[in-house]
Amino acid sequence: MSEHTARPEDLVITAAGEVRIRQELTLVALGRKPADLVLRVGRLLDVHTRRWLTDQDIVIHGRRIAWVGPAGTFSGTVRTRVERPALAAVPGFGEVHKHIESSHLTPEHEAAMVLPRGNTWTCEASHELSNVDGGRNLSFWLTARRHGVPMKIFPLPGSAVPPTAYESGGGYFGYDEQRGFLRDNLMVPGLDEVMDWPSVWNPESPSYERLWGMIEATFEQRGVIEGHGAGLHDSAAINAFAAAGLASDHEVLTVPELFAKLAAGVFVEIRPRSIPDLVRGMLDAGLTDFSQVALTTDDRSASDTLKFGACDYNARLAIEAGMPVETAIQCLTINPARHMRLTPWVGSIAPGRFADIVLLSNVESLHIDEVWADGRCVGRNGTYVGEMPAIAWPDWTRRTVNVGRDLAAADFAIAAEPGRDSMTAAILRPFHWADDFLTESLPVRDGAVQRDAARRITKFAIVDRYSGKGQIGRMFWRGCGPRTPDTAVGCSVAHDQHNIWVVGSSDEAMARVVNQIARQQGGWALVRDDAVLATVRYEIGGLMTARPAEELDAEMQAFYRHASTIDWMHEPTYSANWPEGFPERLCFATLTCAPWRWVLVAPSDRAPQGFVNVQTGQTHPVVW
Ligand SMILES: Nc1ncnc2[nH]cnc12
Ligand SMILES: [Mn+2]
Repeated sequence: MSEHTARPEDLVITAAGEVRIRQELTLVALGRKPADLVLRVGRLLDVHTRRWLTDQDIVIHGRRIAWVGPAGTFSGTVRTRVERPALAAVPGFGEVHKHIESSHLTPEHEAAMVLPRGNTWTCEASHELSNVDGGRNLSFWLTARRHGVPMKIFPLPGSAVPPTAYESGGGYFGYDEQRGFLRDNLMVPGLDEVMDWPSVWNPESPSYERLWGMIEATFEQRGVIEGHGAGLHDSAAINAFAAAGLASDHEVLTVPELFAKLAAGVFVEIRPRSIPDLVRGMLDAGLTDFSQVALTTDDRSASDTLKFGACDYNARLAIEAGMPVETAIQCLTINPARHMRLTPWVGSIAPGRFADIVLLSNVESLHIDEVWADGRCVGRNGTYVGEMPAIAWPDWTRRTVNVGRDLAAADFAIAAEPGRDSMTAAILRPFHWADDFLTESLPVRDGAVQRDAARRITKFAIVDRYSGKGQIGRMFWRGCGPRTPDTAVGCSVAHDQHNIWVVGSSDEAMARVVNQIARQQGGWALVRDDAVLATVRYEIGGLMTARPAEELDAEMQAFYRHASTIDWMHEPTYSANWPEGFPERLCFATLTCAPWRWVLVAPSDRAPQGFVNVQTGQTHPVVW
């Protein structure tokens, strides 16, 4: 039996387990018990003092570090010696805010993808799966760890469950749920991003009580309250955001906003799109204390991770923008660990912590030779060499798409008033972050309001995949979707409620897309000429697949090739991240958090046609 299997309690952290493990580590550090292994490194970055220490021994026992110090000065005995004199050791990199669901891989395959890239721990922002199955969310995120996967996942239950009071699905979190999550599990650091800003400030908001109930439960159990401050740039909003107790923001876009939020005591988590500008801005402003700054991913597909990297890519972007490599490493290790109050376990190469170590042959270029996690080498030159348990994901994870019936073209028709030859239609554009209310006059034919490709107007729908009633919110959108006739694309990743979204040039094609996604229990479907052209399977939760990253990537690349044969409509919008071509980003165009206003959701009591302004609660017909 390996020394690791002898200590199963050191997988999911518990207080009692900590006591047993640390009592033993204490004796090992004193040389009173033999250690498993010593890893000798050429130099080691002490992220607490930002100093390089030369020729160091890291004494490892089980999955933890027992002792660190100058090579050859440990008083105890070790069973195994490993020498890496040419390599520099830095702590395992951490993600302070990542939706692993956005890799679309189950946790064991996420771990195999990101561990060789230095990422040994992740704070999982889990409102995604929580909105599919809130009650089983936590057990899902701890399953891979319980099977011995060496990556630490710290799940943060989502505040956005449901994202707004106009939506509903597989999860509903309030005070009681959050209190239970924090009470029952030391791996839960706090509350995932508070995003429904009107429900934070406005006592009249229907979600006000639920949201503040989660905040109260988090305060009660000393958890961290993560924020999401998109669109909150003015002084009043920033002060109100901080006053509410929202402790971080990962949506910062400009340097003035960054300094205002830092000064308000907000921990700033910078995402790749913003790293170049914000890092240069901080350096130009002469910032010297980066302790309230982290680099993080938020969302990145498996394909993009394989192409660019994991959090190592984030660090390289910061280094290219001028950030000293030691500071970039602190922004991936001790800074996020301290913010999340996880420093006893991760964030530094120090006694008591998990033995998570990234070994670099070139520090400036962050060239990763080896990655150690839980006290053993799991990554070598970019390849995962750790354990890959076969996890039989439970049936419930494979049965989360419940439309309740096969849809037909008629389900997507938007009826006109009798006798009308045209109707006024409300129009949405992807990422439409403004108060203006767009309308267009559209022709009527056969009793139904029609699209108009000449004006880039097509039909967009959200299909309820939870209740079994197959409720459909449908309306006209502009500047997205296929111009190619009889074509539609859709996906069961529709942030953050994760119903099915579908956009198409014909009602028949839209119905076929949804029926295909239901048949495969989640993922992408592309239909042209009423035939399924391509699919990608996300069979777990309708968000992820239990396959290796490379296999998913191959399927996604084939999908992209088919999608490239379609004529996609496009017009620039409020998001800088809205490129021409295949509209993959429509998975995020269904968000209902700050800074959205008018949105389309699946019909609910509070939004009968699904068309609602989430800032005011106002609803409106889609045609009139
Ligand atoms: N970037 C984002 N903004 C809001 N909600 C999200 N859910 C996942 N990623 C998100
Ligand atoms: Mn997020």
